[in-house]
Amino acid sequence: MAVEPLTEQEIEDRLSALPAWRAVDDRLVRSYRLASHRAAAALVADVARTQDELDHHSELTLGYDTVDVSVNTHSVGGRITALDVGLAARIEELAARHDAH
Ligand SMILES: C[C@H](O)[C@H](O)[C@H]1CNC2=NC(N)=NC(=O)C2=N1
Repeated sequence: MAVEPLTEQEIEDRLSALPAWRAVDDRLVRSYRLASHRAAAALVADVARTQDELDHHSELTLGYDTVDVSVNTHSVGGRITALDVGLAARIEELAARHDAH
């Protein structure tokens, strides 16, 4: 079945399992802080590998000790879908391993 945009209620329900993620302007967003620039860059590299495996890609902004993540689904015109929630959950697991908060 083709992926479809989630309703506002569905997004709210699914984000209860991802409390640090927010839905802002049709995107799921989350910022992480790490111990150093290299630690932040290492998280970006791991997220990039996972995104290629999933064939679903967020926008990643590397700061000094921060990584900002923002994702929606291009193929439905830039709306939030289950693919975005799934990617967010995977990134959350990776970030925990990198001691990102
Ligand atoms: C052809 C390939 O499957 C598509 O371009 C994928 C790749 N990554 C993607 N990432 C995101 N965020 N949205 C998409 O619709 C998307 N589509």
